[in-house]
Amino acid sequence: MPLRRLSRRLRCTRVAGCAAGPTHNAPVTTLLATLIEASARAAATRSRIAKRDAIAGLLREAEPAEVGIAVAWLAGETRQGRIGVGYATLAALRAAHAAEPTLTLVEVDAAFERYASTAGKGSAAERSSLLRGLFERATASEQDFLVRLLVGELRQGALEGVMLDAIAAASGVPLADVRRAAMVTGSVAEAGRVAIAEGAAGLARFAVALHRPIQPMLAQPADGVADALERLGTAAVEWKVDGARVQAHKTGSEVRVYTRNLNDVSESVPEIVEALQALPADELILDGEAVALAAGGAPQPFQVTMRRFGRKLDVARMRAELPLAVFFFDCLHAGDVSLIDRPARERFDALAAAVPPPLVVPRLVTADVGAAEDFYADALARGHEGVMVKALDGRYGAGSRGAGWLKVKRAHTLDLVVLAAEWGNGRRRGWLSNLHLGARDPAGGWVMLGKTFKGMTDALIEWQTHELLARESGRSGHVVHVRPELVVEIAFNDLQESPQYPGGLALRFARVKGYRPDKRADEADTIDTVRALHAAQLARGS
Ligand SMILES: Nc1ncnc2c1ncn2[C@@H]1O[C@H](COP(=O)(O)OP(=O)(O)OP(=O)(O)O)[C@@H](O)[C@H]1O
Repeated sequence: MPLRRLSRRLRCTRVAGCAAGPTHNAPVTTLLATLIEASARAAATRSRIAKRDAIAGLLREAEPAEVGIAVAWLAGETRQGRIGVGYATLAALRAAHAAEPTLTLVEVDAAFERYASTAGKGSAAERSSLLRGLFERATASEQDFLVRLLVGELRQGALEGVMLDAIAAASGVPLADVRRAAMVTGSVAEAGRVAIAEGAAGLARFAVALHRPIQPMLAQPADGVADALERLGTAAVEWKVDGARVQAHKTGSEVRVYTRNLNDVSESVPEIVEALQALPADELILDGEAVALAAGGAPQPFQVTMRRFGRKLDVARMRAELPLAVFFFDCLHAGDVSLIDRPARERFDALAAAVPPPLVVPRLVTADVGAAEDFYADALARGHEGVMVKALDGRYGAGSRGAGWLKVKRAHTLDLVVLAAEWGNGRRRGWLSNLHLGARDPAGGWVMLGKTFKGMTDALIEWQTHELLARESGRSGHVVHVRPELVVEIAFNDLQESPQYPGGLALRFARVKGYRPDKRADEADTIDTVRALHAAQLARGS
């Protein structure tokens, strides 16, 4: 019997059971097996429409209470965040399995919830019996799915676009409304739940709101200033400051500052809070970059700036040692007006009206390549990473890598994910050293691009050994495979064609610039970006 029909049948049985007894008071019965089947159908096709339809079919079938669970799992995440159960523990649970699928989404989610909230003395036994109970009731393919979900192997931010389409299709709500809700709540699962349960009227409550951070807009790479201006015409050219993204919300003297991942770091950055409190504007949402400056005013390296973030103790001492400067470059809300749908030039005007020049990033509006090149050279000479070139008529594409923001940097760098690491030799014996690096495949999974053990200090090697071992998912010979979670910034000279690597491309002279604790793996650079860089390299004849 097809699983979908089985799921309907179970639902009826449960509803009947519901009337008979007090134990089931909600008919929430989509089977885990149904979700696995839909997920497999979505993965098996390259057609975006077929992917959307596979997911939309499941969401239509699901009860409102199940939609948030289904969306989260299809994106490879649990609703409880990282549950922290190791691969070895899970592998040991796979001895016995059920013959028939009976597990429902709600039951499994409830088990995760209990697991995540069981802590403290004696919790280990309780946790392991919870998992054992769950695994004994799962079929072999369900066990396989659960393991991959729990160790993070299914995580695929790339599905987000398809998921939004599927939610729109399943709920009949316009795609733009679903996207807006996902961006404002920072959660596609939450947008899906509300769209399906309450429709467009429910989503209307997700207007941009003060003190509720929204996903920041991100940039695409350009192959130089000339390339960027050719693509955008007259554009704003700004310093690309290599610090930490900050989104500041102000209502009167109440100021909160959020990171790129929407964490509230207000306590760690009092100088930014004070600078905004001093402004006369009553309501503001600003987007910018904070950076620690050295005595002469040159920017400190990214890793140094990061020492100020997430720090709750000793803030006063750190502030004296490593004062932060902030450069705002966008204004998303001013007075009672939301500006995210307004063209960039209007947002720049609102920024200039609300914030004094020292707090605004230096910017040149031009179509002239020579003038833009001079501005770029000056930014580099001052120690900045490069420039951002921005379309003047672009909207603020929250949460997306918009074509209206192009970044131009001197060195080629990519943010890649560590897939595995090899035990070192000689001085590095006993430490994990040579990293296997992968780019994100938008269709799911990772494409290995090379290895490197260069550019790392002893302290970094020690740190990464601990972090990687904590993410171990298996071993082969001297290679430790890890869950693809850590993002590392890699500098390299160029890309070469290589039949040895799965994407046909390999990095030349790759070296580690530093880890990117502020980025999740689903924000790492994609293989498409790497291919575009390679194509640009070929076009330059290098
Ligand atoms: N003037 C600016 N306008 C926009 N973003 C800026 C600016 N200066 C610095 N930035 C930073 O650059 C980032 C945009 O580049 P991108 O979207 O590629 O993120 P990223 O991957 O962190 O960039 P990178 O790794 O190249 O620093 C922003 O998130 C922001 O932190």
